[in-house]
Amino acid sequence: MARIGPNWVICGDGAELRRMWGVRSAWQRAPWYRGLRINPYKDNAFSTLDDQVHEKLRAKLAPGYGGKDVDNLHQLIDEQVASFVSLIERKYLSTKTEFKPVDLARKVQYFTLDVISSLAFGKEFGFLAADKDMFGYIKTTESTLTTLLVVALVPWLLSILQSPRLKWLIPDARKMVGIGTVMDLAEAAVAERYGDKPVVKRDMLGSFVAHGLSKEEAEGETVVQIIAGSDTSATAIRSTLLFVMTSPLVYGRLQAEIDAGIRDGRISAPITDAEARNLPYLQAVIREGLRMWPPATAVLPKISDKDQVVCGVRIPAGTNVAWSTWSIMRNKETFGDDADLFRPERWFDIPADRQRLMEQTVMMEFASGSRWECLGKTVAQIELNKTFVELLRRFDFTLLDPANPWNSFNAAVFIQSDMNVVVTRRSPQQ
Ligand code: HEM
Repeated sequence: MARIGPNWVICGDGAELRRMWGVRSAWQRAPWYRGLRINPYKDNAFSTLDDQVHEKLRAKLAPGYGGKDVDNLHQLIDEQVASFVSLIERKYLSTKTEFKPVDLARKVQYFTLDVISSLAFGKEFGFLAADKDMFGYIKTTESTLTTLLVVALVPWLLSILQSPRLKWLIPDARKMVGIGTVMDLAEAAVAERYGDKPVVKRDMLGSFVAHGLSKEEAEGETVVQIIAGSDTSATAIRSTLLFVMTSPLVYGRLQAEIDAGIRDGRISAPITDAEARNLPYLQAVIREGLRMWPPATAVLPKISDKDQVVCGVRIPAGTNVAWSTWSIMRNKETFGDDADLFRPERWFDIPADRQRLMEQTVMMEFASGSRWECLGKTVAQIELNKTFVELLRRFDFTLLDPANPWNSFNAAVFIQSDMNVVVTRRSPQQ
């Protein structure tokens, strides 16, 4: 536990945090979350502080996010994985005679943006097909992210900016290139689902509508989905690939598991989510990737209106208690002395209670087991389960400059680029 500012402490104890985040604890979301409003005058799932309001909202959103009400969740993700593979085949396959390095960080982001837009709107944005930052979305979000976070940390600034009387002071998100376009698309997609002759579909938005989300709420949540679900999953894919590329033993074992699965008929084309869940080494690689480079590092502060004791320290009422993702994911007591090493093997041949503790700890990345568990966890897991197999069964990846593998900037989620990679074709049974 460390004090990091007036009225702020940060906690690196996973067990204490799980207790605080638990369903019946006295801790609540701190006002910091208010900064995550996209519409400054209307809350979304992320920015709702009140537990009861939040619970009701989650009940309307969960069936859609979980895929229960959605006919084609897996198929839509498969289509985008195929589109990602096709982009590499079309433009970025290097051969003995052609050298075509690719910034994989960007292309992975195109992929996750197309996945999430196709789930949210029923039609992908088209980043992969166009192979460019559509409507400057990435540029705009990257340049506004740090401002958003600074504002979230300063409650008085936040309340000024979110006061309806001072509306004229704030830049209108709608007018920002990129985010404005996404908001327009969200509005158009939502508009046809309401009104006199509503279009009824069994997709995520259709599920939100069926469970009673108002039109205004649906517009907000659809935009939240794009923002919450693209950078996070993109970082999980990039960083895991980076660790795999720089760990030859792991790379070889993962490819061998994939090749054996294809040979024995345990992996279809494309791989199904259920098949991927039965590949133990892949699952260990995914957990280890999430652990070594947590994709969401926001402080996620909780607050209590009574004095509390955390890690044996008295915490006065109203203190923000943040979580230290990095120290929890690299904790040596939980993960062993080599916790700083990317080693999927740590997940095998361990006692059941150690396995459970490690699992619980890594899943804190999705705030699992809490009132605030990530609603997109299922979608993220399907993306991870499919992407690595579909890429590694076809291609070999070599970092162009292992001494400078990428540009990575932590802004609660990561802004990453210049992950230059040479991709070559491999035959499945190498
Ligand atoms: C590896 C990928 C992801 C990670 C690590 C991640 C992490 C998180 C975390 C830590 C939270 C809880 C924040 C809090 O309230 O304290 C959260 C919430 C949320 N996530 Fe994710 N997320 C990921 C992918 C996604 C995807 C793909 C989607 C959309 C399909 C998504 C949608 C959401 C939503 C809507 C919430 C708000 C839940 C609520 O307040 O009830 N996330 N995520």
